[in-house]
Formats: sequence, C-alpha cells, structure tokens
Amino acid sequence: MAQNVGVLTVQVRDLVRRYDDRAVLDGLDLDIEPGEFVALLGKSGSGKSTLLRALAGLDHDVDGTGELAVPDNVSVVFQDSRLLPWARVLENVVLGLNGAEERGRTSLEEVGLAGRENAWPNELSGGEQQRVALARSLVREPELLLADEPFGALDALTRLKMHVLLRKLCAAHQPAVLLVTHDVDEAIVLADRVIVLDAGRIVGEEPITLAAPRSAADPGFAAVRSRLLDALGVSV
Ligand SMILES: Nc1ncnc2c1ncn2[C@@H]1O[C@H](COP(=O)(O)OP(=O)(O)OP(=O)(O)O)[C@@H](O)[C@H]1O
Repeated sequence: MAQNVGVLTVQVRDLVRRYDDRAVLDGLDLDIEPGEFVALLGKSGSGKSTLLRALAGLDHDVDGTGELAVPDNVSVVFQDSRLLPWARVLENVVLGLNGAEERGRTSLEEVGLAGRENAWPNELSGGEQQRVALARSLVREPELLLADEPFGALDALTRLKMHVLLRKLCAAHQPAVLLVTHDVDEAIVLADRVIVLDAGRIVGEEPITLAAPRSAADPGFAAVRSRLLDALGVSV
C-alpha cells in the first residue's frame, strides 16, 4: 500500500521525554501537514515547551525515546525576541545568511518595519521586537515555524495586531506552524487545528473550520471554546 508519510511536515511517534525519571512527554503522537497551523494548549507543566524543544532539536541533553521526523529548515520564535542587542535590526534579521540583505529588507517591510533597518533592538517596543523576530524567522523560508508563546508578553491590543500579522505572513509563506499558547481564543483565531496536551499526552483535538475573520462573538466560536476548556479541565 502507498504510504503518505512523505507528505507530512512533522511526524512524531510514541515520543517520551523524561526529567529525573518522570515522563513529561508520555508516548505522544503528532502529525502536522505542510502549511497546516496547529495551536497547542495545555495547563502549565503539561509538557508544551518540552515538545517544542524536542521538535526544534534543542533537547539533546534530555532523556527519552520515540520517533521524530521534522524538516531541516525549522525556525523558532520565543516569548522574548532574543535579538542580539549589539546588532542593528537588519543585521539581526539576516544573521548567518550570506547576501540576504535585500531579502531581509523585504521581510522587515512585510512585518511593517520598513525604515527601521538601522535601529538598535533596544530602540524598539516589545511588539516591534517580536516583529523583527518574525522577520528573522520567515526570511529563512522555514518549512516549519515553532512558536512558544510569541505574544505572551505583549499587551492585548498589540497581541490582536500580531494575530492579524501572523495570519498574513502564514498565508504568504505557508510554513507549517506549531504555536504554543495559553490563550484559548488566540488558538481558535489563528489555527487550523487546536490540540490539548495534558500530562504529556494529547487529550483533545479540534479542527477549526470557522470562516475568517474569526470572531469570538460567533456562536460557533463559543462552542469550540467550550469544548477546548472542557479538554483543559476548566469548568465555566
Ligand atoms: N530542565 C528541566 N529539568 C527538570 N524538569 C524540567 C525541566 N524542564 C521542564 N521540566 C519539567 O517538565 C514539566 C513540563 O515542562 P514544560 O516547560 O514542557 O511545560 P509547559 O506546558 O510548557 O509549561 P508552561 O505553560 O508553564 O510553560 C514541568 O513539570 C517542568 O517542571
């Protein structure tokens, strides 16, 4: 029988990660298709960052087993922008890429920062720094974008603007995305599919088929939110 394994961007099978003999990921399976946007919800300590670090290849020191297939070209965005303070904005975006200055300028334009190429990171607001972090990720045209609470430190209005920007960037570049978030509404607004992690296992999954632009006022939105909160063990 023909296998369709090759068309998946991410394939995780029976993934186990342990700290001090405690399984933080406990036999986890996950597939992500090319261009698919998956949001990952879960209580604090459920293993979200551990999974993201495993997919990013940032957990060589962690004990574990399982199969993990990810593309070579992966970008990661964290809650803090992790810009180099001694490099100007454009240098940060193209760091390590030869001859990519023009592409870097285009990326900065895409995230709304044309004209700020020569600014220092500390001259930018938190939201602007996260825009630079997104430009730095996307200029590499990743097949997979991993994002760990990228908007967690931003105020509510800036967050909403970043949602619109991220949707636009994903439509243009079409990476597969795994977004870790605590924010159920953010997950529903952005994702094609939301998964819920509990004690290192996936305990809930919701495909999101609501039409764009998605509004929390939509009854369909409220129904999805209620199911996700149930899966998170939150009663409202
Ligand atoms: N380096 C480490 N050493 C020991 N235990 C760790 C380490 N990193 C994570 N853990 C433990 O693994 C569990 C899962 O952590 P993880 O950071 O993946 O959770 P999370 O779901 O991302 O939580 P949060 O939402 O609070 O960021 C937690 O109990 C945490 O204490």
